[in-house]
Amino acid sequence: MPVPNRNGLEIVSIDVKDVRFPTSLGSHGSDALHTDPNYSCAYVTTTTGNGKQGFGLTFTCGRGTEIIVLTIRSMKKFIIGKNAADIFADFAGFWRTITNDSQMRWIGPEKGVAHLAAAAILNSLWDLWARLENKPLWRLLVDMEPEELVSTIDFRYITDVITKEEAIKLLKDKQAGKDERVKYLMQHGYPAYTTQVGWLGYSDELVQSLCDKYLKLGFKFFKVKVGVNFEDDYRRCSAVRKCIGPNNVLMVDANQAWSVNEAIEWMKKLAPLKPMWIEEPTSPDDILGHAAISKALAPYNIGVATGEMCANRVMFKQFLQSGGMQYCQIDSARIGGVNEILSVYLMAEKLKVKVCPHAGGVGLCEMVQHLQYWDFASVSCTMQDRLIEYVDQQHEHFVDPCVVENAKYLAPKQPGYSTEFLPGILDRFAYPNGSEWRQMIKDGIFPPPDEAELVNV
Ligand SMILES: C[C@H](O)[C@@H](O)[C@@H](O)[C@H](O)C(=O)O
Ligand SMILES: [Mg+2]
Repeated sequence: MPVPNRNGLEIVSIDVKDVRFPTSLGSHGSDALHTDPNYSCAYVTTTTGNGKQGFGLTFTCGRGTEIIVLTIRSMKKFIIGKNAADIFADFAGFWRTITNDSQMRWIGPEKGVAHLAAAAILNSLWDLWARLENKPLWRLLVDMEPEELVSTIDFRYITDVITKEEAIKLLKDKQAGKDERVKYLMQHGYPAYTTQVGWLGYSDELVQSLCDKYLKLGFKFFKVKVGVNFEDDYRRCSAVRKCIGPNNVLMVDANQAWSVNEAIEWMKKLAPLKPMWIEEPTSPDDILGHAAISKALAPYNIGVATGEMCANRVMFKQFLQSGGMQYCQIDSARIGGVNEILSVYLMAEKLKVKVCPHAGGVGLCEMVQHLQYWDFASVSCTMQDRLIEYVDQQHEHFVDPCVVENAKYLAPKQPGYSTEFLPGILDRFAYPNGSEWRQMIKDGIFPPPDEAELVNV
């Protein structure tokens, strides 16, 4: 087990900040239901006695981040004083402690704000572990023995689809050729698609110019937001189809806008534009609704993609079992952090559903690349019909930003999970007291925070 020496690894502090970026000013990230997102995060710094640090975050759209921050503060008591080496030696046990405290689980369990808070903490611990091993997270995962990797996962509620023993066997069966796949990743990277061309609040002119831009950058897959007005959708998607031509791929994303029947009717009418998938057509909780939509749209060659707001591994299990998703979109800042996401990859592989991670949001591109690299090296071992989402936002604020060239994510090389902000970012963007926010509030661009939002102060 790559468990570091315990000396100095007692966790002495967990710091958490509400960090927000004013993306709503340019309608970046806007969709049918999230019309004015300010890309934000609850940002956790975990520090050990000998001064080692891990950074983790969970993504939000602005308002409400303060609630996650408070929940993380309430969870500190489960971590402070524990030794990081002990946590890694029984990570699944620790995962259960933090996600299933006998009293706190009432405000989850394993869903919503409580799970977002747990994810930020768990992600910071994985970042710490990878740094202690001096490896990027994907290499830590790839280099673990199957037994070690599987020991980080809580299998409660999923053994009807995959047991610990089956997971170990699955990983063992995929060991052959791993070194070549790692080499391939290092040389070629991993294919990406872009969502940057089609945020719902963008003008037709901007959509057009961004299509041209991303085509020139080598992208072949383009995702466009839909779901408010059919005529607008048809016009925008036709323009994108015209720009990218018949051989590139269009995907559409409704961000939960429709009821089940409405989704089917709307998509039948968009079918002539040949979208490869409809993402989040309806409520993220409606597993059978997604299965019905999948069935109805299969004759049109339109798959259903979902997962960015899926609550936990249990719901993923049912989506995968029921035929409710043809593209499984794990989200690195949701469900219970890396530990639980690993279990979703393993179930998806067992049930032969493709994983195409969600990455629209602060730090998500930085994180998911590690997970998908692991998938290629150790789990599905293929890139066939698999892509990582790419959104060109906030990368400049990270110490180790993702690098996408010629529509490929290049291999992350620095130790950790690529989640550390550059020095100065908190001083500028912590909400509401960072210098940028103070200025924007003073200038009347944003209203002052209310009492509940003062958690950073
Ligand atoms: C509010 C966000 O930008 C979402 O629109 C975004 O995550 C989106 O669903 C996506 O798939 O990238
Ligand atoms: Mg989406």
